[in-house]
Amino acid sequence: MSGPGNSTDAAERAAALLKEHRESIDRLDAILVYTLGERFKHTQAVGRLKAEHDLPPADPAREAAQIARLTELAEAADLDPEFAKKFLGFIIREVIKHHEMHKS
Ligand SMILES: O=C(O)C(=O)C[C@]1(C(=O)O)C=C[C@@H](O)C=C1
Repeated sequence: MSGPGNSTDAAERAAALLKEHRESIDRLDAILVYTLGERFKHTQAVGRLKAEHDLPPADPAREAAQIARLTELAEAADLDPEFAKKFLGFIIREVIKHHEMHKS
């Protein structure tokens, strides 16, 4: 059937679905922020250790292993592996900046 009544129903259903998706997105964004906060606590501790023991801020071999692992995880999670790689690279660049600040 068609008519104005029906299209209003469809619009209401779409609005309800949109609201549900946005609630899930907000919940997942909160998980991302808390997870990143937790990750940065560990990397800050690593930065202090590296500074105390005069270790270089970046560890390319460790990064290569992380990228390989994340690529597999991304494939299993249906996430674009290239995006996962860029995202990890973005975070690691920020971590290295923090490590460099610990050094001085
Ligand atoms: O594991 C380390 O050595 C870190 O300093 C942490 C970290 C990361 O954020 O995961 C950051 C910089 C390194 O190049 C590799 C990994």
